[in-house]
Amino acid sequence: MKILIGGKGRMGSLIAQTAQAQGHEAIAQVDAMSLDEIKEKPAADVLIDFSHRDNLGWIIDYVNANDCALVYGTTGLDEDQKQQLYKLAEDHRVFYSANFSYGVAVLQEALRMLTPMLRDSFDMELVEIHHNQKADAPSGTAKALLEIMDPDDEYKKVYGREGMIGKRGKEIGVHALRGGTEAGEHTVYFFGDNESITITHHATNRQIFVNGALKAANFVVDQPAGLYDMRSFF
Ligand SMILES: NC(=O)C1=CN([C@@H]2O[C@H](COP(=O)(O)OP(=O)(O)OC[C@H]3O[C@@H](n4cnc5c(N)ncnc54)[C@H](OP(=O)(O)O)[C@@H]3O)[C@@H](O)[C@H]2O)C=CC1
Ligand SMILES: O=C(O)C1=N[C@H](C(=O)O)C[C@H](O)C1
Repeated sequence: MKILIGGKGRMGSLIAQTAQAQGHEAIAQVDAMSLDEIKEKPAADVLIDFSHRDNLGWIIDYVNANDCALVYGTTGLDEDQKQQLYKLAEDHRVFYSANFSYGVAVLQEALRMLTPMLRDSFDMELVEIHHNQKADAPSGTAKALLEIMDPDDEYKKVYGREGMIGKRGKEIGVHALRGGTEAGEHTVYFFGDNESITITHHATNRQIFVNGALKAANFVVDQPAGLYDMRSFF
């Protein structure tokens, strides 16, 4: 495949390296400042973006102009930007996930099953841990997990606690820890009376996200237009 890579950071660089090792052609690795680099290049089969939400505009323009597939992993999008991606998927192939690890996809399925049985009688809390360079909080994965835990937005989201906070209400506590080189850990707690259930996914290396993104690219280039996510691999 001819792959255009959005982002020159940790993820973009590892994708370029892994794509080449897998025999793909990384036609360029670009961001908003280096868009001129792709003017002379052949059209990509797929654009894989792990960069920053401010790049979404040119990404949508590129997909529309070249009718290429899009694998989108950047987090921190606002609601309007998410709607732009969904609209793009009406006419193009878009694979969008806040987390490309298979384990997190399985965790999400587990939560779809567990949460309806637990949320009325257990208190729910969510903790995510990431490296000290991460730009957004809470993580995109944490937001995706929250949507599964509370699909109708019935619970107040409490981002950290301090002071005389009083008794716990109908809420989900969300806590973002930042430090070191942590690749990504997400833990969901269900606290009941004299019992609790804890589920953790721990990424020990960001290569899992890169492998997942390239698997998604191989998959989505052969699909019709539409919105795809990690459930495609179950
Ligand atoms: N879905 C998933 O599985 C995963 C998603 N991610 C997400 O991927 C994204 C990138 O992560 P990572 O590679 O670690 O981040 P890095 O900070 O290493 O790289 C970010 C890239 O985006 C560029 N960038 C930063 N700010 C802007 C801006 N305002 N406008 C345009 N470009 C900008 C940076 O350029 P410059 O250096 O010049 O600022 C850099 O090329 C994040 O959103 C992260 O959450 C990460 C891992 C897995
Ligand atoms: O920025 C990261 O590193 C990660 N970002 C994603 C997120 O925000 O959920 C996925 C993963 O946890 C690593």
